[in-house]
Amino acid sequence: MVTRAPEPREDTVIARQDLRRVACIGGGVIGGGWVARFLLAGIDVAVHDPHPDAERIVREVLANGQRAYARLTQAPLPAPGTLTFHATIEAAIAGADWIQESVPERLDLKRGVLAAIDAACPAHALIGSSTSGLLPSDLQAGLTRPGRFFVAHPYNPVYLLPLVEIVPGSLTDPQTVADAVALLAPTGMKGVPIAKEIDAFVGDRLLEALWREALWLIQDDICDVETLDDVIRYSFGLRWAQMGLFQTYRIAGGEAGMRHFLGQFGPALKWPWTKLTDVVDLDEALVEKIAAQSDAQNEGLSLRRLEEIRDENLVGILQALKGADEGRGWGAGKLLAAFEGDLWRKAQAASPDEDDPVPARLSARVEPSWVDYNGHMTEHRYLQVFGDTTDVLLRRIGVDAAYVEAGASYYTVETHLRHLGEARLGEDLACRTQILSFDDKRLHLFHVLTRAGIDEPIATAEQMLLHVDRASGRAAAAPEAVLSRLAGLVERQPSTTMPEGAGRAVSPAKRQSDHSPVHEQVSDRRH
Ligand SMILES: NC(=O)C1=CN([C@@H]2O[C@H](COP(=O)(O)OP(=O)(O)OC[C@H]3O[C@@H](n4cnc5c(N)ncnc54)[C@H](O)[C@@H]3O)[C@@H](O)[C@H]2O)C=CC1
Ligand SMILES: C[N+](C)(C)CC(=O)CC(=O)[O-]
Repeated sequence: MVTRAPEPREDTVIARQDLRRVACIGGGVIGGGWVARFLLAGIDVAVHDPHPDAERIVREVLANGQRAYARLTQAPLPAPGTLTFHATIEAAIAGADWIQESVPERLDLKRGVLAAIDAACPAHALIGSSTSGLLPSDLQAGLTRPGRFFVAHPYNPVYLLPLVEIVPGSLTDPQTVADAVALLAPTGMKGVPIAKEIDAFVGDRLLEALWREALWLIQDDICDVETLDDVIRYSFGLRWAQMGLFQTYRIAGGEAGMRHFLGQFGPALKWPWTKLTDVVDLDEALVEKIAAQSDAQNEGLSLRRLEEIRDENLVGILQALKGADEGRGWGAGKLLAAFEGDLWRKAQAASPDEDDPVPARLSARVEPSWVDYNGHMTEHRYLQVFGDTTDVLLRRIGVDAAYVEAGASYYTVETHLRHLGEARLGEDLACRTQILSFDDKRLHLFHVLTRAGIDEPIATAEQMLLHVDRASGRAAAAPEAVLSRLAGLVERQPSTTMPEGAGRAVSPAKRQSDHSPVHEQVSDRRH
């Protein structure tokens, strides 16, 4: 006799592999950040927030998120989801797979909002709360489907910081926690389940301890807010982005490691260094003192400018971490690499550029870290853009991550790069590729870099690549599938003639008068 597994009840069906529609209830600092995170992952988002300026605020946070993503990654982001605003909770949550509550931190208000969500939400939907400290068991009490409720506590800015503490209450179904972690992954987020519920969870417990102590240091005139921030950002703040507390202290224990560290510094915890259990009296005088010092610290910096600087710094840190550990990525950078890998795989599966007759195209923007002391894009970034464009072509002919993993790849063996103009900070660039020739081992390319929408070249690169067996490091014939894709691209590419500048060598310098203006020397070298 064949026994069939029981059909899952409707309210225990795992939501979906990927989220399609999310409802954000509350669109302030955190709700707006969630909106950006979900929309930029291609998910439709419906918002309900009674604030008269809610739509403007959400769209401003979204614009910040778009600006940050344009700098964060070259991977093909999906088309953003559709953003809609709704007058009622019921309208916003209709058809939602995930409902994220981000209303102000008041138990009574949150419970009222969650009751309204619970009464009308689709049976399969997960319900997350952004609360930074309220207990999930207190929030889920009284819900008709408490098993699908949990705390999903993010960090500001939600569109860039990947962590979400997933905290179940006593009535949360364990499957809900697993679903939440899985559903967040394609948005580039890391859902971290917290084993036991506790007020303020893990992150805010740590932050509050630090903040409490910081307020005492200001109150007691030990330092001002600028000094305190300097102490963090010039020292352990830099460490924390990449190794946290315990890994950092393990290293600080020297060769004897954590045991030695605990033995040496553990007893110091009994010295009265901190005032952690005392709460400073945030009276008018202290509030005024902190606010005045903070105003002085940030003179001339608007909130939006501070957000931009914060986002650019975070993007830089994430990108640095992506290249760490010999390119395998580290911490949040490893997660970014996985997110990008996923985006590339999805883009390949969808093959949106299949009809483009140009063999490869890439868009890029000149980032602050790309600009040198001459105020324009520095040399190696040109090679990066051309290399990334080559990668677009390689993926198009099937030389993708799986192909490389299987043991073969194309290696660049020669590049001739010509600088014909200057690319400046913030400019949008476009690179396109012509295949000059290929055979079973060689691939000869010509890239042209322009400003987006303008035809005049800023630079060109001619490259020769060899198909290589990675184990032996030697040239090897590419398989027929790759060669026939190349042939198809060559047949359809718009340009069939040798482009201007192809086949050029670097001309030897002619002796110049010491007084020749530089631009004359440069233009002379071009011809
Ligand atoms: N601001 C932060 O750094 C973080 C905040 N959180 C948590 O996120 C939640 C929201 O905080 P913020 O975004 O900072 O507050 P916020 O004040 O910026 O935004 C709250 C939004 O909720 C809206 N709202 C009020 N009543 C509503 C209702 N009945 N239905 C729908 N929307 C309603 C308000 O109009 C406002 O736009 C809180 O639980 C907070 O603890 C979590 C992580 C970080
Ligand atoms: C201040 N806060 C408690 C609301 C902060 C958080 O919850 C997390 C964060 O982004 O720091």
